Amino acid sequence: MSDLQNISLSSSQLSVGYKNGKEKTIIVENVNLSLKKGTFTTMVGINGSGKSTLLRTLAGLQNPMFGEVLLQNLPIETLDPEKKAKQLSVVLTGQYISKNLTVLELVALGRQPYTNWLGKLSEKDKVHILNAIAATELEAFKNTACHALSDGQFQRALIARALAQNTEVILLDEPTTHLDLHHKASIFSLLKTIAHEQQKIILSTSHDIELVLEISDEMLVINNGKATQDTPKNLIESGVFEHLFPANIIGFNKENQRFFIR
Ligand SMILES: Nc1ncnc2c1ncn2[C@@H]1O[C@H](COP(=O)(O)OP(=O)(O)OP(=O)(O)O)[C@@H](O)[C@H]1O
Repeated sequence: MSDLQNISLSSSQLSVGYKNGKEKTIIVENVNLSLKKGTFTTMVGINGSGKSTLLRTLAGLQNPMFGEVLLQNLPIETLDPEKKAKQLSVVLTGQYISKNLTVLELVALGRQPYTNWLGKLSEKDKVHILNAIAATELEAFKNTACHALSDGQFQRALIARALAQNTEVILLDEPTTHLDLHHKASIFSLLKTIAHEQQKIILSTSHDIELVLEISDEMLVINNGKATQDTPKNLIESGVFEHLFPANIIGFNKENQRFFIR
């Protein structure tokens, strides 16, 4: 398979931002990225650098200020919602979800794009739901209400819902907020395993740069309105992390891949 066929989500001269009346504000400009199958990519950048805005634009949830997002080589806004929901799923923090649902019920929502208008689950839907619950190691919590889950278990349930949706692309906005180091690492390892084993394209934003440097196949670094995509190794060598934070306050040690306070 050629590299081009292997790319399912890409952007061309993409600028993202927001509109206030007629006034456009661009936060990240000229993003030319390509996310490949079987690859776990993370997006990092300082607070307010535009990670969520870029992720939402890549998901087709908000319009580009300029340029375009292509899903399977088609402009994302031209896909009908039902078709798009079978190709791309999004896990957003702060999205309203009734926590009275059980894990099973929440994960079953991932099958909505496939069920008939009565919402009746087929045997195939049930297989996808149970597989997603198994992949996220939530079998023991299948019948537990979401309000009784820990933050880490609930994040896993949201990931399971996206897995049940059975899309090639999964985009996640800060899926490890409020989790401790062990649970952060376990969520990122899980996402990487899923990307590799199920040949999915997974992109997740994160504030844990040191951790995702160790785990990601590729990274997207947002800095001063520009996005750079490469492997962690190449990005470290390029010196991009030395300039991410004010250099007089925070430095980056290339040897041990750690930030330090001056
Ligand atoms: N609709 C909007 N109206 C006004 N400002 C906006 C809007 N959307 C985004 N912004 C601003 O754009 C900038 C980027 O926001 P965004 O949430 O994308 O950054 P982020 O990198 O995800 O931040 P964080 O790491 O803090 O979550 C911020 O300064 C934010 O206040």
